[in-house]
Amino acid sequence: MSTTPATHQPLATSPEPTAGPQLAAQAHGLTKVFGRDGSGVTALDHVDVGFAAGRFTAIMGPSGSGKSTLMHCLAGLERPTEGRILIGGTDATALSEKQLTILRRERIGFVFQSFNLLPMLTAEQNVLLPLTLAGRRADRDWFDHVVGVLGIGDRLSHRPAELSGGQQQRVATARALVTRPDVLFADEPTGALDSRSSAELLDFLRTSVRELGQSVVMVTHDPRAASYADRVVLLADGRITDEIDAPSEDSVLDAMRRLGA
Ligand SMILES: Nc1ncnc2c1ncn2[C@@H]1O[C@H](COP(=O)(O)OP(=O)(O)OP(=O)(O)O)[C@@H](O)[C@H]1O
Repeated sequence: MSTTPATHQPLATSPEPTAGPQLAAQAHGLTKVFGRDGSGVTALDHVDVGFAAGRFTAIMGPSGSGKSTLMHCLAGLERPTEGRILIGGTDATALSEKQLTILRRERIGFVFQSFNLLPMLTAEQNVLLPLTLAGRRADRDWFDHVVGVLGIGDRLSHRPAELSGGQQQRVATARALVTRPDVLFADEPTGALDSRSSAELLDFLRTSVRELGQSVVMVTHDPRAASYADRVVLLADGRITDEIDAPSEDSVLDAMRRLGA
């Protein structure tokens, strides 16, 4: 993780008016340069983007366009070089490392391509881990609901090695949702799954938005995965170049072709 100090303005002195729908996450003038002395790679170049609460947004773009960097900055895993990130109404770029850790733990959920489950813990212990670490009790009704919708109720006593890839990813998704985060970030969550497990996970993500009011932001290379989203944001060379509302697989493919991807 980068420890580069962020250039930021405290939210208290510069609130950004946000008209329209409530936003779960926003980037303002977000720039990320890797390396030093101006000779580094500009992964993000003054990106302004908002992700509506209660919506499912996909981020797409050619390899190296900055998708993962955008998601890592939004999720507080990477400090921006310049610009601001807001999670709900909180300016994440104005927080200390300790405050950022608490924000990540309590208000942000992550799902990665590699499931990142702890092998010695059961599925249930993995799901409850963020609450255990925070010293918080589980809301049993919510836990049962998430586990039920994800269809892992009969796998809770198993360890990750005893689960299929699809089941492991559903455990990782339940872990990301158990804290009821303001926003769930998913970086290529179906990258390691077969097509059936992918469809099941994407269905669940869409259900969690429609029925649980969750806000989801997902990076994907796959136009079919992106077609599950309400909106697709396209990146090229570290800039937002296009977006599609109510995407279909074909409209996403066309947009990707226009980008030369
Ligand atoms: N830690 C790093 N150090 C140096 N350069 C980096 C680092 N992380 C990313 N980059 C560079 O930043 C640019 C954007 O990378 P990023 O991983 O965000 O792209 P991406 O769109 O997610 O790519 P992919 O689809 O291939 O995963 C690339 O040129 C990449 O090489």
